[in-house]
Amino acid sequence: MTDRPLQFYNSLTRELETFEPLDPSNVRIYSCGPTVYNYAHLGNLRAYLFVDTLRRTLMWKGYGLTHVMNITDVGHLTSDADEGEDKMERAAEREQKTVWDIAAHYTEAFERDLAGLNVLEPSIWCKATDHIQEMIDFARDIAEGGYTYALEDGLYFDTAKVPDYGHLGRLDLEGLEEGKRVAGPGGKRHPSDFAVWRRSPSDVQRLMEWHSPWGIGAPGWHLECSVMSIKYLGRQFDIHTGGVDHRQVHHCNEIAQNQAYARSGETGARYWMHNEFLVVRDRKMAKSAGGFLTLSSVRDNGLHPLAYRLFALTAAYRSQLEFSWDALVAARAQLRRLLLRIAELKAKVGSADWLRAAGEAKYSKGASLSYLREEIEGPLGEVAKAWVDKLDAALSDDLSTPRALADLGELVEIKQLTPEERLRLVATYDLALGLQLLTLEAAELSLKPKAATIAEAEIEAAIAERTAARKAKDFAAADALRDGLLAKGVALMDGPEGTAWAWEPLVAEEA
Ligand SMILES: Nc1ncnc2c1ncn2[C@@H]1O[C@H](COP(=O)(O)OP(=O)(O)OP(=O)(O)O)[C@@H](O)[C@H]1O
Ligand SMILES: [Zn+2]
Repeated sequence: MTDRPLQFYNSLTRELETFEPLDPSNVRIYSCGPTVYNYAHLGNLRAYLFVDTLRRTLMWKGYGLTHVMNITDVGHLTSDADEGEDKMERAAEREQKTVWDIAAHYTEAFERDLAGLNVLEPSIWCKATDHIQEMIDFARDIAEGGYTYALEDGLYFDTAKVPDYGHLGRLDLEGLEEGKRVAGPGGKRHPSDFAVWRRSPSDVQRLMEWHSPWGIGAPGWHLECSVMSIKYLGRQFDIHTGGVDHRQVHHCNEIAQNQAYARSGETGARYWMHNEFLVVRDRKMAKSAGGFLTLSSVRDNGLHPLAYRLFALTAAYRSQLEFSWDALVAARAQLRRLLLRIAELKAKVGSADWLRAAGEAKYSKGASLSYLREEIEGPLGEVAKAWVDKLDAALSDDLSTPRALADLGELVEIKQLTPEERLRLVATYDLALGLQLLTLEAAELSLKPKAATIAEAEIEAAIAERTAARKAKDFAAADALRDGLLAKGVALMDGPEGTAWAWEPLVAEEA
């Protein structure tokens, strides 16, 4: 077993650090989950693909883990600061449904998206609205500790009361320095102070509200993640994840609350890890902006969700990744080539128990994969073992999936390795990459694009016409027929048994 130290970039120190868990048999991870007011877009899903790579890497390296992910169904305002409306209430009004129906619908859709991408389910899912009592208890505790103050519209956190507020985001704060006090809007003592509890206006009944010592109202968004992470993982845990936008506000505020609750400088998690954005023409993909693409739009264009997974893995999680349909089509082609090569290897190797490895990571959730790796990698010779070491080097280098993918593409072609060795290497690589390489068939990548309206009879007729044209050596006509089908989402494959066809992506939408 390889035991190179695992290096992670910690946003707290802005440095690569060697990962040292509090308890190697149970690495404790918290991820900010989705706000379930709309479908997740591909950028949001990139955040969860990053977490999945993190989890798989830890399990591959022999750690056991507990992964907690929340569902935000209250408290997240349209602006990450304390302005605007609650995203959930706004969606309920827009869709003329209850907040609960909105939450249930988009939570289910989110879970389906994760399953489609082969993302492992968290060990614990938790919903903000199931933890209101704990949030009140926590807020009371920090209020008693003197970290908050009350205003007309709720309870606010005084960011001057914790050491080094905003360190994570490297915030340049006016109003926190001695002698430079600047009040924030709405009577806040400092602009960076934030709502722990928001009181409903006395003449307005909100869709979701609860009684509290600070009046009837709703918890602030930041409160839920402090409360649920500490409840399920303890006051000190290992890793906290989120998109890089959370580094500036949400996570700074979570840390401030955690410190207040601990009455010390303890930040909660020891490693704070943030994924960079998926961008469309230099802009963050976001629900409010254009280019809001979902996993359904990927399918509608005839692309398999796992092509998006592979596309996401082609970039390191800390680099921005530019989305385009062309890039996604190229990722599909890369996955297809890999699957075709793997099919050849499988045909040579025949059936074997270790080939059933693919499901194990999935149903044993946070368990270490050490033993499974022994079974898969045990019989490998020295040359093959060097490829396991390469994977270890890539993953240990802050989860370098681009390197792991490049190595995988290379190793399946190496004649010096036996087919069985190559397939065993695919199996161990895929424990970390999660592309379902041992079970997915290349043919499954061909999905019918929504815009493909051509009838199968028409396809068969065009194929017959093309066969006749080829017989007559009219290659120009044959090529025109093939190109015509391709423009309608149909690809032709000529083989010894004649011409077969399959659906091809047909991109109907602009990115
Ligand atoms: N374009 C993006 N690329 C990568 N991660 C993203 C992107 N946009 C949001 N995220 C991350 O997705 C996760 C879920 O976000 P959430 O459900 O709160 O969406 P949101 O903030 O409402 O989305 P948006 O900002 O796009 O409207 C968070 O960790 C967030 O940082
Ligand atoms: Zn959060």
